[in-house]
Amino acid sequence: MTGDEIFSRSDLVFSAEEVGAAYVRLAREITETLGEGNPLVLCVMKGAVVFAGQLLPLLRFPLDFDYVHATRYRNETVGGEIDWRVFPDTQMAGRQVLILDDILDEGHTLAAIRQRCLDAGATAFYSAVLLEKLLDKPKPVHADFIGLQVPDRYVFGCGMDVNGLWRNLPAIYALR
Ligand SMILES: O=P(O)(O)OC[C@H]1O[C@H](OP(=O)(O)OP(=O)(O)O)[C@H](O)[C@@H]1O
Ligand code: HPA
Repeated sequence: MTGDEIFSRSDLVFSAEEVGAAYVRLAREITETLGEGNPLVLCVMKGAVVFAGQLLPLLRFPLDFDYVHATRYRNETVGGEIDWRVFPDTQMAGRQVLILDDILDEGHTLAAIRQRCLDAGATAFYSAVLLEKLLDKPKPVHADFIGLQVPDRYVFGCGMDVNGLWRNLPAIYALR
């Protein structure tokens, strides 16, 4: 299927305005919890690039920024083993770490990143996700800050891809 065919067979789940309001609320909640802590903020590439780019300018407190590159879905719609591409060499010992990810789906990616950050000496681990997918099975990890909740459908836009495409859409769509 071409990108246009995929798009024409999808449903709008959250408009750009609804996503924008979620960024503002998340920034307020994160500031209340971490605003005094000089945290290390890590973007999970590639999917969280849009989320991080929109959220960071709304955080008006000092922070360090770096990124993790881990992928488990590659360009598929079903996850597999985690492929670690980059893990930051920024000092984590004694730091509060905040992970930014686009979606918490089955939770394996976030759980593995959490463990690696704690192993690297982070004193506290927080996570913010733009989306949490509602599944009828338990997850190995929870997110501290959640933008929006989506049903159990494959979603894309706002950084999330479908077959490698459409990360650039400003709203969130789901495959029909
Ligand atoms: O909760 P899980 O089931 O582990 O899935 C969530 C992860 O999957 C996606 O990454 P993906 O592997 O698609 O890589 P990408 O960010 O490069 O698209 C997403 O960005 C999360 O990191
Ligand atoms: O529903 C999804 N969409 C895009 N990327 C994802 N990674 C995990 N779940 C998803």
